[in-house]
Amino acid sequence: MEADSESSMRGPRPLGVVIKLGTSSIVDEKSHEPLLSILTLIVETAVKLRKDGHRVIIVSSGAIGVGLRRMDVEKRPKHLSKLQALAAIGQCRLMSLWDSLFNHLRQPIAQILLTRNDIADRSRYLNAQRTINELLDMGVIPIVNENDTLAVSEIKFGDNDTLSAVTAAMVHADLLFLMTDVDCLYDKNPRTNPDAQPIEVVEDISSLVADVSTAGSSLGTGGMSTKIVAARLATSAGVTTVITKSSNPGNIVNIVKYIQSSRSPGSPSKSGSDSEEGDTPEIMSSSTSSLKKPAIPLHTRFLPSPHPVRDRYFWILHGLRPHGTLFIDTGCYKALLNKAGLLPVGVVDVEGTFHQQEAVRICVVDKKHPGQQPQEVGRCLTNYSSAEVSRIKGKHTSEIPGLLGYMDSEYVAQRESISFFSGFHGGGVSRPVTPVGSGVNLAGMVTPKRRGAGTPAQEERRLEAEDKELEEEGLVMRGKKEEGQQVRFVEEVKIVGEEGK
Ligand SMILES: Nc1ncnc2c1ncn2[C@@H]1O[C@H](COP(=O)(O)OP(=O)(O)O)[C@@H](O)[C@H]1O
Ligand SMILES: N[C@@H](CCC(=O)OP(=O)(O)O)C(=O)O
Repeated sequence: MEADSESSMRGPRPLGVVIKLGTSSIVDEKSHEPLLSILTLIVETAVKLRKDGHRVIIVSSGAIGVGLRRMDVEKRPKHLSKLQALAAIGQCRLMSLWDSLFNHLRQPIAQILLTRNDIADRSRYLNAQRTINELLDMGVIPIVNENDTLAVSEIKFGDNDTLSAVTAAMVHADLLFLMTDVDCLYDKNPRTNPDAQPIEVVEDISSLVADVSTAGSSLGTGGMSTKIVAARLATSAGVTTVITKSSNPGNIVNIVKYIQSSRSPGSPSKSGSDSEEGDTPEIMSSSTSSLKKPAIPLHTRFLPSPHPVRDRYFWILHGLRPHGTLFIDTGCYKALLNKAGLLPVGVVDVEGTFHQQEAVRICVVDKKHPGQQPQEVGRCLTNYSSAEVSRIKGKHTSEIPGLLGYMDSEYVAQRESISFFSGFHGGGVSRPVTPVGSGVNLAGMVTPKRRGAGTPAQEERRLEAEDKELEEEGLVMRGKKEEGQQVRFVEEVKIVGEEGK
């Protein structure tokens, strides 16, 4: 998400900003009438950000809500086909509403409708990325929603919070605003708990404790829990994520300015890096701290991971549904952390049925502690099917031709096709590994179509070349973080109320 170069000459670096509006911000919960004042203010805000040189994407829910009003349906139906029909009716009205409002300010917009399938297929993912970046280059504001009419449950994002996080990660945005009907994340639902305390800065999402178990508005699908999942996903990709109230969109401009000023050289910051903007004199930065004197509007800000996972590595972790599990020993794990590919000799066991180039979980088995549960540390794309891995597991590479009658690759997975959760890496991994708990991945996402042509290695090279091309074309906001980074281990997020689900 490359910001306007002209403006970057003038002042602080412009930012890539994704604004997600939930149904509760777009239509009235009871009457389903569009909340015109909020929409107008959002339009003014987005145009203001554009004029300041920022690149703006809106992720807009509301198709079903607008469809309800259009057809005078009182309650959100439960049947999928009815919801899909209402979404089809509502989406075009929603877009015409956005278009007419933006048109008053001569701001062109574009509609992008996505399903998980589009993300799971690597070339479609890259095409979506290219198109969105092209639109941003043209000064257009893309308006993204889930393609509800086509998306059946297994290819559904299900909530636009997740969709907005994936979109923000895809385009390397700096900021994701999750606009909703509450000021910020509280330690419990403020609708039912008047004593709920605001949580203003979340430095480390793994230490966040908040009760998000209660549902939100009657039209919204996600509630607060999907916003936390979205924040976890986006921050793992280096995107600062903000939860704030949609009825005062002017907050967005103030928060962007605040973050921009704390990122600019010379501004107070903990480490001098551009991703640590929480430790300024005005703000007490801890997982659950409150502002004494708020210098900026009330909001919750989730700080980005210092070791972001982007591009192909993000896609391997969060774009694909795993089809099985490879259990590896600790020696193999150490080798992977030292940049090695996954050799069959390190595989202890295999579970599930998968084909070549499908995504699988990587779980480490500690043979010294047989009682210990294997731990999922990452995901990879395999060069061999589950049946093939079953035959070559624990064996030396030289034995592969004898066991299979052929050898497509000496590796079960190439190093470039392995991406780690909860990261640590041994300093040699070419790109940082992810510090994301396993609960964050987009469960239910479908795998890409298997490519008939080319060996895994050829396919690998083709995809890498595509990524490189994108970067060279300047279609992404920032370069990848490179070698030699330390990645610390991050535990599973504890969200009160999610246990046992
Ligand atoms: N810990 C919490 N902090 C803030 N809001 C919460 C919390 N737990 C539940 N909620 C509910 O989440 C709602 C926002 O979610 P939702 O209605 O799905 O919004 P949207 O339609 O904007 O996505 C709030 O109105 C609030 O009632
Ligand atoms: N895609 C759906 C919205 C789904 C959704 O996530 O809604 P919300 O929880 O209100 O952000 C629609 O346009 O109605």
